[in-house]
Amino acid sequence: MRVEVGEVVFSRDGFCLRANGTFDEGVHIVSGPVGSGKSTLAILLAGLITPASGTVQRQGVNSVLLLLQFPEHQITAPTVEREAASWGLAPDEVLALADLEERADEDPFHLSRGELKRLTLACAFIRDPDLLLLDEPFSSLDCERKRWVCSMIEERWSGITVIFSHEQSVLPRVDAIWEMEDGALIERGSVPGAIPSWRHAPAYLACALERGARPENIRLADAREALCRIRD
Ligand SMILES: Nc1ncnc2c1ncn2[C@@H]1O[C@H](COP(=O)(O)OP(=O)(O)OP(=O)(O)O)[C@@H](O)[C@H]1O
Repeated sequence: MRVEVGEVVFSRDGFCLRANGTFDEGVHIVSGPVGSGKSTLAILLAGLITPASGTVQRQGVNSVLLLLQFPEHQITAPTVEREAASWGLAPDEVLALADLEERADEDPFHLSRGELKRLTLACAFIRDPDLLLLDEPFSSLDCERKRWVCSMIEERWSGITVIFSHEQSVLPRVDAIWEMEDGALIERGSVPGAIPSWRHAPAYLACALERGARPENIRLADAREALCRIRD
């Protein structure tokens, strides 16, 4: 299973995205500053827009799901319960995972954005598609829920997960790092080898690297453990 991006060029209103590379099975993070093109790349990988040139080819991928940055853009039903059902899922299972059992009959737009995010994330994780594209999955969530998202990502046993995010505090274990810089997709490579070249790495990782530590992954716990190892 893989997604091959071949010399893609996509232009819109003065913004130009260029991307090339292969997303293999595993967890990928695409980081980069606000406006660098992460959401545009997510939409391209989902096949919702077509590049001016180049190709996005999915091999062995039978199901694709793009979770949008703003959860309210993904809501189509008049109640929380019916929204879960509209994803083809058992509402009880979704509401339990999202911790929203008491809100089943409410208008989804009466939920806070964080609660709405939990709802769409729960739907996405239960659907468990081959290709899961998560656009800013940590936004609007508190630290406890960000950790929940990390554990759900890490618990996916197969498939391709691509996280598009500028999150700098709570991150999951990943297999590969990519960066968007002014519309250009840059492949940093596999973890842990790619960590030292990660330009937009969280401060805790940069700090660990400066002290000579070599974290095995990108989580805060990995940076701490690497620092402990050099103190031994
Ligand atoms: N629908 C649109 N029409 C015109 N320009 C757009 C549209 N959506 C995004 N852009 C522009 O395309 C560029 C890339 O935007 P994109 O949303 O992909 O960046 P991003 O890295 O995801 O940003 P953020 O971190 O804020 O979500 C930006 O300059 C943005 O202003």
